[in-house]
Amino acid sequence: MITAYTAAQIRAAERVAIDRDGDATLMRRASTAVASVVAERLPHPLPGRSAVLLVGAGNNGGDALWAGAFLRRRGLAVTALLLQPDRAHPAGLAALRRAGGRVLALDPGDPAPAPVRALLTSADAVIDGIVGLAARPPLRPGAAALVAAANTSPALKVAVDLPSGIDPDTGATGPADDGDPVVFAADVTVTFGGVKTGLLLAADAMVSVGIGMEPDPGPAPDGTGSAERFAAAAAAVDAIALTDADLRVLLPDPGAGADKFTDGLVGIVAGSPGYPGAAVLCTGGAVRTRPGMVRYAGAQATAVVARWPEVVAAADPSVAGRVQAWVIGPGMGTDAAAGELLADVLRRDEPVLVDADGLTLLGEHPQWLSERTARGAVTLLTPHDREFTRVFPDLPLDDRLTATRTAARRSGATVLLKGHRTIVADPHGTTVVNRSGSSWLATAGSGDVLSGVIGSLLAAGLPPVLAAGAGAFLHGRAGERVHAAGEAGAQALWSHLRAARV
Ligand SMILES: NC(=O)C1=CN([C@@H]2O[C@H](COP(=O)(O)OP(=O)(O)OC[C@H]3O[C@@H](n4cnc5c(N)ncnc54)[C@H](OP(=O)(O)O)[C@@H]3O)[C@@H](O)[C@H]2O)[C@@H](O)CC1
Ligand SMILES: Nc1ncnc2c1ncn2[C@@H]1O[C@H](COP(=O)(O)OP(=O)(O)O)[C@@H](O)[C@H]1O
Ligand SMILES: [K+]
Repeated sequence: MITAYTAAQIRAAERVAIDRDGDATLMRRASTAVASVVAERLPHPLPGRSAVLLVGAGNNGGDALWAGAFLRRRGLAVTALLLQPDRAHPAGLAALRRAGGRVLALDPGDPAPAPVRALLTSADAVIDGIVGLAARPPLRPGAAALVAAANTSPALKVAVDLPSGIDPDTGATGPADDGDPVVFAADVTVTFGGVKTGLLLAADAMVSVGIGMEPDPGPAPDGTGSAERFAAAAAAVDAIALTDADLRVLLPDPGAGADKFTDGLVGIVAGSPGYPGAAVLCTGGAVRTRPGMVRYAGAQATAVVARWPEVVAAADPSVAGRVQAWVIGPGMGTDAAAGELLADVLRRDEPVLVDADGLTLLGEHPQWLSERTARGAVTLLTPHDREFTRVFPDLPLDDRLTATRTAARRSGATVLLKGHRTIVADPHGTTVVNRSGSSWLATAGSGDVLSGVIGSLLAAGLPPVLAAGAGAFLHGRAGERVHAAGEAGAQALWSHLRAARV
């Protein structure tokens, strides 16, 4: 499990560490780590290579200056570009100068003239120390112009603590109506004192370095497969991201005494004459996620059983037999009959995952959800952006994390917002960010497979936030394998779901 923290949580740990060790010690540890990452990733020998530092007025700039001093001692030519020359970190600046680094004061009105752009283009490494923990997006115009110029450089791009331009708490990059937000395009981010939640969303490669100011990670999951312990560990921090090892803990193989009923059955209500494929795709997601048994209840029973003969099919939920969780919505249509079906399933006590057309209907009938919440029934919503907006029209998506958390808190449902980084939040604020996946998942029907996967895990009794998080992780890993195998299309996911559990 990767645990992540708010800026305030990191700051609290930082205060304790500064009192104990002094801020110069912490900065030395942080900047040594940045220099090491740069040195490891550049082609050797290092003498003759060059690094450019983007330096803001805070301690983030101080880290970059000290890292530059260390790199200079290893033979690199180092140039610091100062956005606010009179406020650059004095000790860091002195250290760089002592080491023989070059310093350029930028013109605030035109921070990236042709010579600066040429320097950036020819550098082997660019180190972003413009802003870190203290900043909120969007970047101010001078910083944005410098970052935009740096982003065009082919150099190795290393962000200090955070890529400048993202919100540490949410990964947001600024209001949507502000035009294209500028963010440092880091190849790798070296972060200190714990991963910030915004990084889970907005940074790809990360190196998290302990510098003696780590927040308390809370109770660790004990590796016994207890989902409750796992959920408690997730609830104790601001957000988590799951790993392959977590999946092994959360989705154990069936025990020797298992039978097809042991771990819960999922019932699937999906598909319609207009969208028969959604039923087959969704059911396939469930069949390939766990052994046991899958029930299908809907208009496409013939098509489903033709592709999945192991599925027990019925014409509708009232005659389907017992299940431990329902999935309803993919391709079911939005007419009156579909609405009645949804209302009927939502009246049941088992956990219900609502997806796709089911969400569109829910947007028109919000009371169906509030009635479930009021009587304590578990609901999981899995919208993409447009579906999210139908159900929660007043929640802007320029900050996806806050939107998802607000939706969950307000509705009493667990909400999974799909995207490049899928976010799951439950009504109590426990948050899982999914970091597996491939843009090859952006294909019609891949969400139908996802709801089948998650429904299967919900029926197995995982808490909704972990069923959704583990399902998104597994689906993402399967998507990566589809891509690596040179395959395409949503049904290609089926054959990779089993092997995606490594
Ligand atoms: N304390 C320690 O011992 C340790 C700290 N560490 C390091 O310190 C970092 C935190 O440093 P920090 O608190 O100095 O703030 P930081 O992130 O550099 O930003 C402040 C500057 O940003 C500016 N600015 C703000 N918003 C902006 C915007 N939108 N667009 C553009 N600029 C904007 C703001 O300008 P101002 O408002 O003052 O005019 C000010 O100049 C942390 O991330 C880690 O790297 C580590 O070394 C470990 C030990
Ligand atoms: N650019 C992307 N990178 C990674 N995953 C993506 C990307 N775009 C979409 N996905 C994933 O693909 C799936 C698409 O689901 P959805 O939009 O519901 O598709 P459909 O309705 O066609 O089934 C989701 O799991 C989503 O997270
Ligand atoms: K930075």
